[in-house]
Amino acid sequence: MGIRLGDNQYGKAEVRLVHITRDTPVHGIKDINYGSQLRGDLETVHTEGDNGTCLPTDTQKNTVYAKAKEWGGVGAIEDFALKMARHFVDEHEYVYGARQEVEEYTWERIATGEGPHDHAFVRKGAETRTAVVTKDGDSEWVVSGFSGLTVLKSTGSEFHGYPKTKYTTLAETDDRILATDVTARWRYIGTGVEWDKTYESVKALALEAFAETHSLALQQTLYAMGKAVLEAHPEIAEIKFSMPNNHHFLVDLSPFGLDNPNEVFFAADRPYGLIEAVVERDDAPEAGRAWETVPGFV
Ligand SMILES: O=c1[nH]c(=O)c2[nH]c(=O)[nH]c2[nH]1
Repeated sequence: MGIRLGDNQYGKAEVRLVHITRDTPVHGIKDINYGSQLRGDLETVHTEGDNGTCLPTDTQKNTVYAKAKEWGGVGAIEDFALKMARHFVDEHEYVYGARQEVEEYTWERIATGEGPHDHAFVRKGAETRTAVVTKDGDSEWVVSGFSGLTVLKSTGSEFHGYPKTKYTTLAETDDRILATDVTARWRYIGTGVEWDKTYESVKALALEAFAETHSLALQQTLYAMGKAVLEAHPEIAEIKFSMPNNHHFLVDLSPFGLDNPNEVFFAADRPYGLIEAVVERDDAPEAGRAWETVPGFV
């Protein structure tokens, strides 16, 4: 009985790359999840552990980041994947074929009073709208909210001045990407509310505050978002936010002789900071049973 190696391919899956075009104050964003799979002269890699023809998956990942810089961005994902496939096959005689897969997450500019924002974006696609109604005898409470409102600022965010301990490695920064998926829930005072209109307004106010706040901490941005909502809506007693800090790490391209002035980022998915707070009116009526069984909040 003979045993042989069948079809095979290998590579790096889910290379999360965010490219910011920042030649002018009006930034552009390209956000992709890239998968590189190569086929080639891989028989003895499998049968003998001879890696002489095994372009490491780590190199494939680095190549994706480096090419995004060298090519001045990602462009159409079809073009990017084609050029990557050709690069891998043309440059390495032991690579015969490539399967390159790209998912693109699309963003649009946050609308503000002065028009579309230069460097603040919201992920395309609807957030999930939520409502929890509680009734106890004659008392009624309505808590509305949303989750999955994903936003990003490509500049206008700093983080420094925090205490340092012997375990601190985080570098202070005066220019970073700030990104989060906003979950919010707010408690109404009373029930005579134009629900749809108010929902849209709360969302717009939160988005505009995210865009317009020059952020020194995600906590500060959260507070500004809540304050904007409460100032415009006296019928809302309090608003609670849960906001992950979706870290974007600058990719070190210096080993490849490339600079990276805040253009090419690795979008990490975990671990992430998690920032949660309530912004409330100091004269708000008691919450009663409004928050009972509403999960996951401070
Ligand atoms: O906006 C931030 N708030 C934090 O509390 C924090 N902690 C951290 O490591 N990075 C950040 N960023």
